[in-house]
Amino acid sequence: MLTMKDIIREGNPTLREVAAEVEFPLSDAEKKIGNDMLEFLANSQDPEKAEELELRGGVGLAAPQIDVKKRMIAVLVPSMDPENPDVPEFSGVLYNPKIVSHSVQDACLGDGEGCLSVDRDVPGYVVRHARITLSYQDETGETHKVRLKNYPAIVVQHEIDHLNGVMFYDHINSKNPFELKDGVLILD
Ligand SMILES: CC(C)(C)[C@H](NC(=O)Nc1cc(F)cc(F)c1)C(=O)N(CC(=O)NO)CC1CCCC1
Ligand SMILES: [Zn+2]
Repeated sequence: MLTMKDIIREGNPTLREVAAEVEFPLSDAEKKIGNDMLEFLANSQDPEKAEELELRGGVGLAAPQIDVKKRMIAVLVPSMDPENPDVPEFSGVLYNPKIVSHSVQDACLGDGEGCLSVDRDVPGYVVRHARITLSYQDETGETHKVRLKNYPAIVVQHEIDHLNGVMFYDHINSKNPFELKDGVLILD
């Protein structure tokens, strides 16, 4: 079971490398890594387990963050709908994820971003695509194509960045971290 000690932190060169495509059929090890990453997120969002295992509440994790240089990510975006609190907004282990198209409009989180691999606050708007069309393979190798917007779209873009050695603060305007062009959607 993964815990925070398995997550590499900034300074580790792996976070700045480009991860390799995953070949199908997956090895049992690759399937286990994917399941372990999703389990980590679920544990991190369970108050008891998060406290017991000292986990930061995570919504996404990319394999390079556990020092595995493969193009696989796990996402677990909790429901924002109090009517259906137990149905995640977007959840799964995505292999070879790829943004195949995106909106002209950009978006950012009003509170900026953090990262499980970054143990410090880096203030500033992280401008991303507001909506994306995402292609990925599931663990059987079947290709899926989904359109995402709002928070799930931000999470997936943050995780795909990790597969390309990009950190969230690379997107922050160093001269004026809170500068925004017209038309950028601020998500709260
Ligand atoms: C860095 C950290 C603050 C831990 C961030 N967590 C987060 O946003 N918490 C959260 C949000 C919820 F809506 C429900 C919940 F249960 C917990 C996170 O997991 N990530 C993922 C990461 O570091 N991946 O590499 C950072 C986010 C910043 C924008 C998208 C992902
Ligand atoms: Zn991150």
